[in-house]
Amino acid sequence: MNQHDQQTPPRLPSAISLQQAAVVRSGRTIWSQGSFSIPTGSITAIVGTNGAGKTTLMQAELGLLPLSSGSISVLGQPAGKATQSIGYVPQSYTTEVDSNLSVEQSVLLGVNGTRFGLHRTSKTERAQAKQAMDFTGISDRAQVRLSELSGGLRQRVAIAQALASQPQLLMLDEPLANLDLASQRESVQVLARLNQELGMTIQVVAHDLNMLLPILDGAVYLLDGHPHYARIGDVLDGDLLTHLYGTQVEVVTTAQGQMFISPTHTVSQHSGHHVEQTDAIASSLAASSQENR
Ligand SMILES: Nc1ncnc2c1ncn2[C@@H]1O[C@H](COP(=O)(O)OP(=O)(O)OP(=O)(O)O)[C@@H](O)[C@H]1O
Repeated sequence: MNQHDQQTPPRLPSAISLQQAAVVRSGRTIWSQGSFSIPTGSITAIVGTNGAGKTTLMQAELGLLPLSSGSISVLGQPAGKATQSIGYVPQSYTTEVDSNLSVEQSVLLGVNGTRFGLHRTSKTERAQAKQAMDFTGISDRAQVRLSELSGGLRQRVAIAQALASQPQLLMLDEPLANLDLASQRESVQVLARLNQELGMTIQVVAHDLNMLLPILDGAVYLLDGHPHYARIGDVLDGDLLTHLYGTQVEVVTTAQGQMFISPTHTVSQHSGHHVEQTDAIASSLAASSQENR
């Protein structure tokens, strides 16, 4: 993809900014007092327990949910106004998508929003879809139906669809859920390249931070009913994570300097297969991240 050929607006210091934001759903405050800024060009995780309001936060940023108080600005505009510049991969994409569509048709939805318009799509639109498929490594499957793809490849189609409109900001809701280790790594590497090569700002909801750690700049954590933003080094704190997840969590520094979060009841720092396994994953990811960065 070549975003630099386009007339891009000047970069804002903050891609997303909340001021005293709160959301009420069905009469219940989901979270409140959200005041933070996410830097342009960063990769940020949104973390918190089930039901803490991670998806709600993304929906509010997208302007799909009204705030009960405060404000959110995204790419310098009020939430919901910059949708043309945002790519969104919802949590349910892989289960809800029409599996009769071909990969190319699905990706074209991200360009022109219609599954029936294949013959009416312009050369430029098809070129955009092709670039998105090239970037996510699925061009060779352009004519394959989604029903014939593995979950990992479908996830890459979902990312390609979100990329097809050449967004400045990419939001993904649990993109690694239900993927095997190799597919998770591939998805993480795609995100790293989007950030490094295209300067894309990325926000990603994740339950398990481990896979994403090598590429994260920061995290929004939903703690005690309030969203907070911090740089990733400050989030990787055993006490904070233990409070956040409501279960004992520790941060492990591997030989490569890569940090890892592990429930202490399953992991011992001194012995145990589990530590060796996670170390191996962390170091190989760190290596691939270094190659990419
Ligand atoms: N359409 C809705 N109407 C009313 N309440 C809702 C709706 N969708 C979600 N909620 C509630 O809002 C709260 C936050 O939900 P949300 O899906 O944002 O949490 P989450 O952190 O993304 O959870 P998970 O990790 O389980 O995906 C939950 O208590 C949920 O029950």
